Amino acid sequence: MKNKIVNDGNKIFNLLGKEKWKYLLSVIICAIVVPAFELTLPWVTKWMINAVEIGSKELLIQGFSTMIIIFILYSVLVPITAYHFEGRSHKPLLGVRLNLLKHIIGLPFNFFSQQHSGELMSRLTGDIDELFDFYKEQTYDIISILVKGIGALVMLLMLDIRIAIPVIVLGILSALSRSYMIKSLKDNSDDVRKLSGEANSLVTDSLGGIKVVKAFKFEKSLLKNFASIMDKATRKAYDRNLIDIKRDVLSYIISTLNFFGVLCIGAYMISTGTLDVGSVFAAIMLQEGIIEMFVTFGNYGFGIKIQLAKSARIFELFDEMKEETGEYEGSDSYICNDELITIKDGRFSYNDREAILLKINIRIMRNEFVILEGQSGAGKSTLSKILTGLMPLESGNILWCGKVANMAVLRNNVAYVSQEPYLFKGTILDNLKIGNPKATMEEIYETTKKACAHDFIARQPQGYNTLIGERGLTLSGGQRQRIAIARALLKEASILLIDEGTSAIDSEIENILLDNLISEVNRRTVIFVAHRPTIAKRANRVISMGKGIIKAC
Ligand SMILES: Nc1ncnc2c1ncn2[C@@H]1O[C@H](COP(=O)(O)OP(=O)(O)OP(=O)(O)O)[C@@H](O)[C@H]1O
Repeated sequence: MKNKIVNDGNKIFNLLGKEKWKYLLSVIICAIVVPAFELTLPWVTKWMINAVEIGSKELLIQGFSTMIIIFILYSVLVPITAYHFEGRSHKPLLGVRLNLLKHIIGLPFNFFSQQHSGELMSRLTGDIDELFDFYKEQTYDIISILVKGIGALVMLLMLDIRIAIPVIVLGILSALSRSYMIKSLKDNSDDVRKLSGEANSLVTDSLGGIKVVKAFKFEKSLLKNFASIMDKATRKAYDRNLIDIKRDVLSYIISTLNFFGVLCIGAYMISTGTLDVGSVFAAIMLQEGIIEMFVTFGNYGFGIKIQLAKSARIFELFDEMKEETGEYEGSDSYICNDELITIKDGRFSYNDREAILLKINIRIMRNEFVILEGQSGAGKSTLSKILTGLMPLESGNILWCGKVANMAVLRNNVAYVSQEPYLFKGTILDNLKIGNPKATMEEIYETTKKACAHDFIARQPQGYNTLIGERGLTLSGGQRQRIAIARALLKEASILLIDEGTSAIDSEIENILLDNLISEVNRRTVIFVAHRPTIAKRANRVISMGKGIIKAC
């Protein structure tokens, strides 16, 4: 268990990457400077009180001057170290968030069909913010309070061991009182995190599906669900407060006992002449730091488990295996005759479920217009994603120009238009340039004309520079599909694969678009997933699928 805590603690700091040592150095310096100044105060207090007691003006002036020097140094050094530390602790957070997003984007395509985007958002934002608290506050607190506590303990032992012993005993009791109920705190914070993930998922669902929500008058039911999650979260917060209050009351009793204990022992020792007044004052000031150290130990020493549990959700994502796409060595490493893609005995199933593709054997030739047809659920989109290199085959081989192809090779050579094309928030031009960032405006106009998109784009308020909102929601479904086709055409890949990408386009425009795509066949192969027999009639070849197998080719 101890090893696990050390390993997980290491993992948290390793998330900082190259910034780790710079961050740790700045936190250590800052956490030493502040308590070091605070520790000088009991010592100067003792000095000045004793000076008054023995009536030494000279000692009093020396004590006073030391106090002023400490004050000036404190006022200058503490803000400088704090400023430096603040800056250092913000930078790594950005790095952690960026690395996590980079990792998430690199995960296999299938991972996203099993995860809710709201849940992922909650990890990228809420969980990382909590991690930031750990970097920024808890690490600093632990180090500074330990420095102050150990320093105070050494000073108190040097002052008088008889006062130090009860302080240590009460301190240990205080630490135990803080760590008491740590299990219920951990369970509570696990529950709160789960609820926050659920709430996030519900909000992203409600906003993403706002049309359905409104059309089906689903608002009430959604709000009821949301209120129920929030209600549970509020009750958990209330439970948490109750646990905190109990722990605080226990700590308060112990701190008060400690204060009065030191005062009584000190007063007794002054009365018996075994300790001077200054030392008793210093002991009263020092005991606070010692108790604080034990309390912190109780909070963080044991409470670190809570932090590790919070970070576990981030590590879970980092532990997800990235997809192995392999490398694309460039077109020169392939000698391509007519056969572009070949699948031999391809089999595929989603997450160990029943196989969707059973024993697929197909060949996709150069310069042909192929229709991929089949009943709904036959596996056309699944096969399209495999041909595009979004998912690997479970078994069998996929070849590009006769050579076994990895996913990177397919992604480079196939341009894909999905069933529900996704457009990004930004302008129409931004979205088109995803296909080819270097495309000139002439090339873009030529391509959008082929995709029957130029005319409606030109009619937009700012033409190609019109903002289209989140997911392109300011455009019609058919317009979005045409932009997606133009984006894929701009990629200049050897194969253009359109998975029912014209379903929202009226038949008149669809016919013109098909004519244009058929004339593209001189430059590239077009694979068109379609249900309509009118489209199939125009193809060079029809690949017919049924229940995971190729029925006719
Ligand atoms: N991410 C997924 N996880 C699990 N099963 C899936 C997933 N995506 C699709 N399926 C299943 O795979 C089967 C084939 O789906 P696919 O979308 O490939 O069919 P399709 O032929 O394109 O259908 P349609 O014509 O309706 O679009 C279906 O039974 C579907 O339920």
